[in-house]
Amino acid sequence: MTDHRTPGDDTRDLHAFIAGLPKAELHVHHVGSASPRIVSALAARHPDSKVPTDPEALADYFTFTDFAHFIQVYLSVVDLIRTPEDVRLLTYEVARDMARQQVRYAELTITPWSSTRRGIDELAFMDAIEDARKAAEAEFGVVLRWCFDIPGEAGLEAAEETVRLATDDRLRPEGLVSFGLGGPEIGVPRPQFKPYFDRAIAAGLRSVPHAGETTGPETVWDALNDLRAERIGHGTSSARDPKLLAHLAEHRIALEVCPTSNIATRAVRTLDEHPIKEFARAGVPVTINSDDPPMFGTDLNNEYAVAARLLDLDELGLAALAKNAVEASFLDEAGRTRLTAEIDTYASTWLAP
Ligand SMILES: O=C(O)c1cccc(C(=O)CC[C@H]2O[C@@H](n3cnc4c(=O)[nH]cnc43)[C@H](O)[C@@H]2O)c1
Ligand SMILES: [Zn+2]
Repeated sequence: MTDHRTPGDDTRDLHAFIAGLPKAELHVHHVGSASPRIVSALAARHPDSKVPTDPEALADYFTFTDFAHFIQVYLSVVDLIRTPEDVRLLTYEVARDMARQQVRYAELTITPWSSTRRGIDELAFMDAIEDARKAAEAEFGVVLRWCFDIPGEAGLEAAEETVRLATDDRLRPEGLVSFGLGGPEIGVPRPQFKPYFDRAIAAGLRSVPHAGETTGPETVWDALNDLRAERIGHGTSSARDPKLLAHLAEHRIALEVCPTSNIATRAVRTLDEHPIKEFARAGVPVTINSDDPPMFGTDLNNEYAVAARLLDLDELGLAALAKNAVEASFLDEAGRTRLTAEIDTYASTWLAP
């Protein structure tokens, strides 16, 4: 193998390394993963939609003034998904895009309530995601698992419906592994969702709420204490609380860090001000994720490149980051061992003289 470490070539080399690195993604939203290609396909099915299909106009449309604006635009894309066939197409095509980035495993956050309240039959919805999951694994080699999240701002009725969809034996899809909480945090206290998380956890689901994305570290404490979070979506404001950082590090509670998302929604001002360095310095397990990649003009490979710059990582550092995601995933033990070994083999082959 050639020496990829030619002086002056470092950045290009790292990008090539990242492009081929086998990866797991733990924080990525279903509808938020609809690329311009997928949006166009859905819009062609529903020409009355107000979502632009031309990539340039779409880039403009996906420029957000704040988090509330982001959610408003997000819901206009949700409105494009109207039939079980739309659900299947979205899921299958998202997996195709993941495979192109060497994503081997992804936990995709789905908000089933948003689809069932728009009239999609609940059983047909579950069949559509499961059918796409099986096809994605067979055809693209991407293993998908689901996290069903409560859209917090929609209140307790949506929470009740989400936990029902996640725990009813006649509906619960085979690929479902976790239970989450998304949407705006301001004015949506986490503790009110405790009974719903208790039920989901009792049914064997893992707890992965968003917290500390747009509110302070107290929200992360609430997610840990009331919702029994095993990982935290974003957790950005944890950096403001040294005791919290120590707790996350001690209990190996991973943060699902999504750097570009935090800039796009204006949760963080600039990438250089992103607290990822503080997380790493405190020993908190950091995982790298893309959240809603096309909406934020990014993809998982770019997020790894951003992390490499912010954390000053070389190839082995990047491989360690990829392994953090595997370790923090809800993949079974055999799958974790296999994917970790694949990452190690890839890195050692790349670095071999
Ligand atoms: O579907 C509806 O009609 C509806 C009505 C009221 C409120 C909501 C929501 O709050 C939906 C939020 C939606 O946003 C997703 N999402 C995507 N990225 C993020 C993120 O970075 N932080 C929080 N939420 C995010 C989330 O999964 C929900 O689907 C919906
Ligand atoms: Zn998210």
